[in-house]
Order: sequence, then C-alpha cells, then structure tokens
Amino acid sequence: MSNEVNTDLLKERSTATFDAERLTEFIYKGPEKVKRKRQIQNIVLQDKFLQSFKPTEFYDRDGQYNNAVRRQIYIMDRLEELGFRSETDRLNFREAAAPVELSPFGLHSGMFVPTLERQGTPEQSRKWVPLGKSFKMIGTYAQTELGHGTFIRGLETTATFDPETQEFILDSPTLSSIKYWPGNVAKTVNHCLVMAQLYTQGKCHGTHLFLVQVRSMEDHTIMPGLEIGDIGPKLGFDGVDNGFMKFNKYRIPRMNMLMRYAKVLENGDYIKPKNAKLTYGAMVMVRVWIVMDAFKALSRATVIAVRYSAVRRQSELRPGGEEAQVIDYQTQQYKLFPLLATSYAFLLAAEGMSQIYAKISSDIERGNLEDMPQLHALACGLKAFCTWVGCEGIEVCRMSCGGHGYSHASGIPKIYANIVGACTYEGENTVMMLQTARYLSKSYFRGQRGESLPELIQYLTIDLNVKSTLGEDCSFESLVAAYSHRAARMVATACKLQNANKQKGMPSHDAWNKSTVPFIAATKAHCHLLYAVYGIVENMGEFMQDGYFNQDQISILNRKVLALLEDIRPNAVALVDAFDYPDHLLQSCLGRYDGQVYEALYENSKSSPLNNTDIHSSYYNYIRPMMQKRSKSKDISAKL
Ligand SMILES: CCCCCCCC(=O)SCCNC(=O)CCNC(=O)[C@H](O)C(C)(C)COP(=O)(O)OP(=O)(O)OC[C@H]1O[C@@H](n2cnc3c(N)ncnc32)[C@H](O)[C@@H]1OP(=O)(O)O
Ligand SMILES: Cc1cc2nc3c(=O)[nH]c(=O)nc-3n(C[C@H](O)[C@H](O)[C@H](O)COP(=O)(O)OP(=O)(O)OC[C@H]3O[C@@H](n4cnc5c(N)ncnc54)[C@H](O)[C@@H]3O)c2cc1C
Repeated sequence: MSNEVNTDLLKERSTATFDAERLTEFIYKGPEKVKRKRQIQNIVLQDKFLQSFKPTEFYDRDGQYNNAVRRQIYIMDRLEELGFRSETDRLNFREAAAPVELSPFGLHSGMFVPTLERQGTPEQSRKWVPLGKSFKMIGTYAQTELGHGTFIRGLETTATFDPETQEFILDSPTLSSIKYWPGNVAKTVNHCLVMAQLYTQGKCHGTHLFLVQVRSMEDHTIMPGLEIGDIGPKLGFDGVDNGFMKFNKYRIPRMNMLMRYAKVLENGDYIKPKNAKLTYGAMVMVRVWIVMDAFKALSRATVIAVRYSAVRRQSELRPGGEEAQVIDYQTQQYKLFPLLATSYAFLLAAEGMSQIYAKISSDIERGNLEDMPQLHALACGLKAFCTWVGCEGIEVCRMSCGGHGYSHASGIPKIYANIVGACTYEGENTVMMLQTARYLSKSYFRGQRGESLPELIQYLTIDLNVKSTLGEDCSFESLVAAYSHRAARMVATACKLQNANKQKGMPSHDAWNKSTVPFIAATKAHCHLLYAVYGIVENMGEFMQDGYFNQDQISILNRKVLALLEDIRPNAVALVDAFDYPDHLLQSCLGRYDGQVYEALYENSKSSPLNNTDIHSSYYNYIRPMMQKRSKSKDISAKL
C-alpha cells in the first residue's frame, strides 16, 4: 500500500475553514484526553495478536465466536498488564481492540454485574459483585422468552417459594415460556439473572430477578434440570451466542432472589417494593447507553461515506470537464450533510441523557423516586428515536457509496448489522415510543389543568395560535420555537383524539390504542426537538398544518437548507475527521484517512478466503461433470 494521501482529500483538508483538531478536543473534552486516547489506540495498533485477525466476515460462525472469546480474554489480560484504571482508558482500549466484534461478555459487564450492584441487597452485592468483577462468575440477563419479550408482566417462567427447603423452584411451564434470545447464554456464561413470576404462599407477586447458576463451575457442564442451546444465526451479532434455556423444576436458594427492593421472608411472606418498576432499572440503564451507541454507529458510517464521497470521482458535472467528486453533487450533499449534523446532535443528546441518568438514578438509589417517570420516558424516547434515525442514516451512507458500500470491505454493513438490533433489544422501539407518548399524554392533561410541568416538557403549554417569526436569518430562537410548536400541537392533537374516543364511550384502553399512531408521530416530534432546518424541510407538512409558517417562510427554509449544504461543503471532510476514528477502528477500505480506496479494496479482495484456491473444488465436483454430460448430449439446447 502506498503511504501517500489521496490528492482530493489533501485538498479538502487544506481548504477547511477551521482546525479539525480543535473540534476533536471539544468532542473528547480536551487536548490531554485526545492525546491519551491516541496513545491507547496506538498500543492496540502495535499489538501483534490484536492485529492478527482477518475481518470477521472471513470466518464462519464457529470461528467468529471462538475469535470473539479469544480476543476478549486477551483484552482483559492486557488491561490488567497495562494497569488501566480509568473507565475512559479501558473503554478506549476496548473500542480500539474490538471495534466491530461484539463481546461474548458484553452482557456480563453491561447488565449482569451492574444489576447485582443495583438490585441486590448490600450483603448480596458484597458477596456476588466481586465474583462477577473477577470473572469467577460469568453472567447474563435472561428475561425474554419465546412467547414474550415486550410484555414483561406476561412472562411465564415461574419461581415458586418452597418454605420447607428455603428454595425457589424455577420452571418453564410451557413451550412459550422457554427463555429465548438472552445474549451469551448458549456457551459462555455459568450464571444468569432470570426474570420470573414470583409465587409464594399460593399467590403471584409479579416478575422479579433471581440469580441462577446454569453451568458447573468445575467443568462448565450444564446443570441438571436445565436445557440450554444456541438460537442460531442472526442478522448480526455473529460472535454473540444468544441462547435458549428451559427450566425443569430447578431449585435455587431463597437468598438468590435479588432482594434490595422486594423480599421473601423465611416463612414465605412477601415484602413488596416501593415501586414495582424498580426491577426494570437495568433496562433503563442500557437504553441510556444505546443513545451513545447510536451516535458512534451513525458518526462512523458518516465518516466513511463523506471521505469516500470526496475521493470517488464519477460522471461529468460540467460537460467535457473532468469527472466530479461525487461530494459536489447537491443530491449527495443532501444525503450526507444532514447526517453529519445528526451525528453531532446525537453526541450532545447522548451526553445530556447520561447526565440526566446519573442524577436521577442516584436520587432513586437514595429512595427518591419522584423523577423516575421522567427518566423512563426520556430514556425510552431517545433510545427509540436515535436508533431509528441512526439506522436509517447508516443505510443512506451505505447507498451513497454505490456498489462498494454493499461490500463488507466498506465497513458499513457491519456497523448497520450491529446497531439495527438496538431498534428491537432493550425495548422494541414502537413500544418504547408509546411509553414516552403515555408520559406526554398525562403531562399534557396536567398542563391543561394548570399543574406545573418539568422543564423538558413545559413547551406543551405554549400558545398554539402564535405564528412563526422566522426571518431570512433563520434564527436559532425561531427554529426552536418551530420545533416546540410542532411537537406541542401534535401532542395536543393526539390527546384530543384520545379524549374524543373516550367521549364516544370507548373504554380507556381502546381510546388509547386508537390514537397511538398520532401519538407516535407526536413523540417523534418531541424527541426531534434537537436540530434544525433540515428537520423542518423534511417534515414540512407537520410544520405547515396550522399555517404556523407562511409561504414566504417556507421558501426561506427551502432556500436555507440548500444554502447550508454549500456552507458545509468546504468543511465536510474536516467535520468527519474531527471524530478522530483511526482506520483500524473504522475497518473500512472506503473511509481510510489516506483515501487510498482502490488499493485497499484490491488488497482486501485478494485476501478473501475464496481466493485460497485458483480452481474451486466445485468445478471438479459439479461444473466439469455437468459440462461433460452436456457436451455428449444430442440436444443442442441443453448445450446452451
Ligand atoms: C451490546 C448490546 C446488548 C443487547 C442487550 C439486550 C438486552 C435485552 O434486550 S434485555 C430485555 C429487554 N426487554 C425489554 O426492554 C422489555 C420492554 N418492555 C417493558 O419495559 C415493559 O413491558 C413496558 C414498559 C413496555 C410495559 O410494561 P407494563 O408493566 O405493561 O407497564 P405499563 O402498564 O405500560 O405502565 C405501567 C407504569 O409503569 C411505568 N413504567 C414502565 N416501565 C418503567 C420503567 N422501566 N421505569 C419506570 N417506570 C416504568 C409506566 O410508565 C407506567 O407508568 P404510569 O402508570 O404512570 O403511566
Ligand atoms: C440482538 C438481540 C439481543 C437480545 N438480547 C437479549 C438479552 O440479552 N436478554 C433478553 O432478555 N432479551 C434479549 N433480546 C430480546 C429483546 O429484548 C426482545 O426481542 C425485545 O424486547 C422485543 O420484544 P419481542 O421480541 O417480544 O417483540 P414484540 O413485542 O413481540 O414485537 C412484535 C411487534 O409487536 C408490536 N407490539 C408489541 N407490544 C405492543 C404494544 N403494547 N403496542 C403496540 N405495538 C406493540 C411491536 O411494536 C412489534 O412491531 C435480544 C434481542 C435481540 C434482537
């Protein structure tokens, strides 16, 4: 590979009107943090073992899982050797060492250990968390079943208390109750946190979490009374062993129920929690993290597509002139530049969401549940919005790279396959949006009654008769006012429909269900209250419905969005460079920093396993016999 930088990329970087390094420092919170991040990324780049893997798509499923395990255990050992203590250092190392290969221990660190910490009693946490952190106990979060994922209250796995033996008896009473999907259950973990319906003294008290040993700590064999297996290949997550698990009257000690919020006493008495939804805390935490995941996925795809668009020359923009950089086509800019803006918006939304989560979850830990509904609504809405919009955007990035975008060598299919699952896991997006919609509906009616509302939703009470003051300058204030107006009006419209349904005599659940489509649109508008002009132009109908904008203002906005494309054009490459993703993290022949795309594609293709032999065995086994047979045939058409 040559080490020159593509001349078009060189020109793009030299004509940028700002220093990308300053923006990188803003993104990563200062020059020292940037320097440290790069140091750690370079340690990975120099690491022979970590650089010894071929791209994941060159391995079969067994190989991908085996590599994922090897890689992650190597990473754990290296982190110990390097003595990285700060979470940022460890995260930077992990992300560089496994940029697209998901970890078979992801749920152990991401849900199992944090849930033991947050949902166990102090004694339980003291006993189990060190075992989890030292990987003596390797666990996952097993909630979803064949028949239920969304409707947790409908889960069928039972945990029945036996006061004689001071044990819970776990059982999968029906086919649909078999645990199905939990990550790392099939081959990796030896423990699970199992969500099950708790029965004691003949009464069901709803779903609770239980710590269950599923494999022997001696030889990893499956514990008697359990059936465990892999669910099979999926759209992505190939290195992750999502599994199924069936309980057959499987006994665990009473003290294996996580009892921080709810308890079962020795005599079988049930002590209920302050709020039944405290058990759902792990899911809220992961939804908050998924907002950052959506930013990382969309920004990486945007880096690849924008750099490639600067390098790719195709067709004549000026008749007889040289072939144009595709980034100079207005249509290509209209595809990609809004995604660049969206990536930055998601970064800010993710950071804001994490700060709100940190504050409210610490209040909840201290017993103050006042803001729990707001946290739930925000986490549901942003998780759904950012993954939906992010995945749509990643697909636009892929298609904007033409044929090469469809190749794994572009890096984009892996980004998409890994993040698109997030539209489903940790709460199916529509269902999550409806949770937020429920919160908006209740808040709207509280606002109508003159009650005070939390700051984030006070816009619901604005005067909807006001028209826009937007002028040629498209001021920030006028844009925020437009988004607030649109969302407030759409929430009011959905709530009025819900009310009208009730007035017609519908029971409240029907009145709700028959207004959920406008509520989803209103909730998306609520979440969209993040970034500007493009969003208005793309959703103009919703902004115009009550004449909020006049014709002149609509023309201003249409002109503005095209003018913004021209404003961004000279800085597009610098704006993606600022995300500072090194090549080995992007894993993309199209998004390389040096722009040497064709050489990289050619080298990558030559390493494809199918090229290990010049003539494939199928020629000898099938093609040659077919040709020989047809060459003897009298029937000329068979020869064709
Ligand atoms: C690297 C990637 C790894 C991938 C990891 C993936 C891991 C997983 O997928 S684990 C499994 C994830 N599963 C889910 O997220 C299931 C989603 N379903 C749910 O959360 C619930 O069933 C839900 C919320 C949809 C409905 O629950 P349900 O009990 O019917 O509640 P519902 O009747 O709608 O509401 C009851 C009240 O509880 C509130 N509530 C519900 N959930 C929560 C919560 N988590 N926190 C606070 N309040 C809540 C509602 O807002 C409502 O409040 P109000 O009455 O004031 O309006
Ligand atoms: C990659 C991946 C990893 C996963 N990892 C785990 C894991 O580690 N542990 C675990 O426990 N689970 C895991 N899951 C399961 C995941 O959490 C569930 O699939 C998810 O919660 C969705 O539930 P469901 O499959 O029942 O979908 P369903 O709810 O059956 O969705 C089907 C359709 O029904 C609609 N629907 C459902 N309820 C309503 C409603 N009330 N109103 C309107 N529409 C509705 C949905 O919008 C959707 O369109 C994973 C899933 C995936 C894809």
